[in-house]
Amino acid sequence: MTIEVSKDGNAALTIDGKVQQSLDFGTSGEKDNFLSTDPNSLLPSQRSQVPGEGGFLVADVTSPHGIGHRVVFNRHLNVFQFILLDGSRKHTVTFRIDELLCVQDYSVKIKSGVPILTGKEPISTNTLFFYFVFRKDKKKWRLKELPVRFATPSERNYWQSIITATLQCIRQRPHKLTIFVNPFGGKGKARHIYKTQVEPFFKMAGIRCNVIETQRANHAHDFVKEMPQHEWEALEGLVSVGGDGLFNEILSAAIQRTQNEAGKDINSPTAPRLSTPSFRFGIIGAGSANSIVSTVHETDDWATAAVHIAIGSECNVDVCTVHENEKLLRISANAISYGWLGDVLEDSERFRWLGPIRYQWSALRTTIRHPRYRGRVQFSLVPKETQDPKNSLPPCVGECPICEGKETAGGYDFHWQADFTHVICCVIPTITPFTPYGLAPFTGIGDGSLDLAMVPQISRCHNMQFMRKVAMYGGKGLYGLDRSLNVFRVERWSFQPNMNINATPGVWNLDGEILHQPADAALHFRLHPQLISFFGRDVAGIELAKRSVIKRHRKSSIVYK
Ligand SMILES: Nc1ncnc2c1ncn2[C@@H]1O[C@H](COP(=O)(O)OP(=O)(O)OP(=O)(O)O)[C@@H](O)[C@H]1O
Repeated sequence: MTIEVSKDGNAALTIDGKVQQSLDFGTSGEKDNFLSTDPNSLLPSQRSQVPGEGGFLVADVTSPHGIGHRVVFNRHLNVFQFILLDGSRKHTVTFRIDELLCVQDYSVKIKSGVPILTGKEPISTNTLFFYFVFRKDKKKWRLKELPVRFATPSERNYWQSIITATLQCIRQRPHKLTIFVNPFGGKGKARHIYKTQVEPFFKMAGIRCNVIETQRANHAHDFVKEMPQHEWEALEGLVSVGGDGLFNEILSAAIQRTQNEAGKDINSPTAPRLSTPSFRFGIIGAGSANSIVSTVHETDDWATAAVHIAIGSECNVDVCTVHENEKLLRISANAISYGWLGDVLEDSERFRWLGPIRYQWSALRTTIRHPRYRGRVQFSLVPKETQDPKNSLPPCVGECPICEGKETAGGYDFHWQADFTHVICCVIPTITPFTPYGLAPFTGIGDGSLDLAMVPQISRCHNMQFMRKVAMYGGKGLYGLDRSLNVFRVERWSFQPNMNINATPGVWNLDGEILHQPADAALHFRLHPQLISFFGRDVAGIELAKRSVIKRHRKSSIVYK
């Protein structure tokens, strides 16, 4: 089937050379609008990211209310244009193919933008149902239906097959996913969340899902590490339905296996660049903190995360490896902190039975205890950091072996020995229920830098104020209020506790999990810029479409739906 557009603006719809329908494009100016191959004819927000194959599909259709429309599938630009033909005025709405989840010959019930599949939906004879995803508000994404009635069933079927084939060829769209569900994560609702808020999107997008319910801690980790080779090589995406802990298991296993197979030494903190896994990662936030998913999507909304996985959104995320000498200890894609925050996490583990309130309880207990940790932080800046630590860092406290020339700097450019209340490193901005505006002042999701904040020992009261301000204004806001904060953008850093002063070496809070600091060794942290690809949209690139001013004069259920 082809659409032939003649010079005088008329087009004919043909199947196998037989003319099915003649289309009148009116004035040639209108024709140019709808059949343009120039991306500049569209607003930036209407331009598809998917390269087109060329050609047009054009059909005159009706809405469910019998109002005439023309639908144009511009395969040069990979956009759909729905044009209201009401005789007096013509209005158009444009959708990109990237926003199209699927087309179906049956309607699906949609409740609050989330599909509800019963499996008993009746097939329609002439109608094609377009399911577009859209940004409902600043943060949440939802699904909407656009029913279009064609003149004949064969025309409808033809459109459906062409569009479905085009969708299947989009490189970003996953066809098969391996999904881990932690039935005990968060409030224990992960299974229900997956069934009701996530699976319907994947089913509609035609994604085949291998769903594994984790039976124990480290189940997902072992599964990924021991997956048969042919399955590993065919992987398109690993999705965790749980909290940050479950995601970290999957991430660690996948990165380690990728390096093993590529012959890279992940244990060395100075090894050359690591290999990027060939598949993407996704999270449905069904844990208690859901920090990573909240940071990537700015919300832990389940449907939003499911939408981005289903349409194959893609963003690259930085990862940090943690080493003790030449041994890899952990992998982090979120936040690493030592001092007060580490102690709060360790203490809170003893009060799990209290539920989420345990964090406030442990924060109170730790504040009363008022720990201080002497140690030495060493770091190297990323090239884009303009602040010189030598100008802002106070002198080292106590006997510093580097200042005294007894030890070398070990490859780091700067060091500071002090009594700390906090040493916090953010790999990504780190949005949590306690830091809704993000913990990090500068770093992005995949900007190739770690934010390293060093807070020397402060009083109990000052610490409470500090935590309150971080919660109220975020790291960025706090830095705006207090420029004396020791925050630097770094690519590598290390921490060595001073055991002459500290009775115990303290613990790390690594992505919400505890990591013990060895008494006699430094931990080294190394950034791997954009090491993984994530099912998440680069939020900076998306503008909310302005609402149509003519919405008040609603004439069409398609164009103004
Ligand atoms: N079936 C299971 N039984 C016990 N533990 C499990 C099971 N499945 C996974 N786990 C472990 O539970 C830990 C925590 O799970 P998860 O991260 O999903 O939830 P959470 O702790 O409530 O959320 P968050 O990490 O966001 O605070 C994971 O590190 C994982 O190893």
